[in-house]
Amino acid sequence: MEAVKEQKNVSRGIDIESMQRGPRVNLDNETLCLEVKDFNLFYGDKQALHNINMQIPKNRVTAFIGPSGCGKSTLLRCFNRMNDLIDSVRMEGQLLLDDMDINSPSVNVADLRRQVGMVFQKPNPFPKSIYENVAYGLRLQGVNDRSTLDKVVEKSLKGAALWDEVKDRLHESAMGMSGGQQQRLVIARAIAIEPEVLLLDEPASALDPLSTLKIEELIYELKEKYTIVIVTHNMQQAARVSDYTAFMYMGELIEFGATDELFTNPNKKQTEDYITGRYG
Ligand SMILES: Nc1ncnc2c1ncn2[C@@H]1O[C@H](COP(=O)(O)OP(=O)(O)OP(=O)(O)O)[C@@H](O)[C@H]1O
Repeated sequence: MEAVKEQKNVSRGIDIESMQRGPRVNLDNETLCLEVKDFNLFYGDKQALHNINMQIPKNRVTAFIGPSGCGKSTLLRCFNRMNDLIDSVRMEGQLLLDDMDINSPSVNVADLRRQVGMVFQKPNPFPKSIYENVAYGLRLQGVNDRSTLDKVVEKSLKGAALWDEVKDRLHESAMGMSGGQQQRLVIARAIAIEPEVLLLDEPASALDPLSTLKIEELIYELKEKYTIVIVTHNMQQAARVSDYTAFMYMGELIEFGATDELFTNPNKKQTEDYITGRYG
C-alpha cells in the first residue's frame, strides 16, 4: 500500500524522499524581483526550457549552475529579451519583472534593457575612450552636460572598483586595458544607467584568477544596489558569490535553494551528483 502511494506521488512529480531530506527554499523574508511562471522555450522544434517556475529575490545574487547545454544562458537571456533576436524562438508561460510581464507587446524593449543590464563572457568594450564607454548609455538618453557625465562616470567607475586604476587615463582607449579591467569597465557601463537587474553570463570565465577574484568581490558589493543573476560553470564561484542557486539539467530546473543549503544538503540526487562532480 505504501509503495503504491509513493509511486503515485512520484508519478505526479512529487519526490517524497527529496522533500524529506533537505531544507526547502524560503523566500518569505525577501522582496521578489523576477518571477518565472510555467515557462517553456523552444528553438524551432527543440524544447530548451521545460516548465520552469522560479522566483528571484531583489538585491541578492542568484546563480544558475548546471552542465553545458542545460539552458542556463537561454533562461538568463529571457530576462532582457535577448532571445527576441533569434527568429526560431517560441515561448510559453510568463516572466515577470516587479509584476510587469516582460514579454508583453506593450513593453518597450529598449527600456527593459535599461532596467535589466547584461554582461557577457567576453568583455566587449566599445573602441572608444574609457570615459566614453561609461558615458555611452547616458549620451544615448540625450545627456551631454559635461559635469553630469563627469559625475556619473566617476561614480560608475568607483562602483565597478576601477576608478583608482583608470582615473588618470580616462581619455585613453578602452582597448588598451587588461581583460579584467575591460570586464569591470563593461560593468561600469552597465551600472551608469542605473539598472534594476544585472545579468552576468559567465563574467569571469575568460579572466585570470586575480581578475576573477576582483569580479567576485565586485559582485558581492553590487548586490547592495542591484539584483544580480549570474550564470557560471564554476561551482566554487557560485558558492562564493551567490545567495541563492538554481541547478538546471536538460532544460529543467531541478532545484532552487539558498546557496549554502543547496551545496551542503541538496534535496535532489541529481544536484548532489553534479555538485560532487559525478557528471557535468
Ligand atoms: N540560438 C540557438 N538556436 C538553437 N538552439 C540553441 C540556440 N541557443 C542555444 N540552443 C540550444 O539550447 C540548449 C540550451 O543552451 P544554453 O546555451 O542555454 O545552455 P547553457 O546551459 O547556457 O550551456 P553552456 O553552459 O554551454 O553555455 C542547448 O541544447 C543549445 O544547443
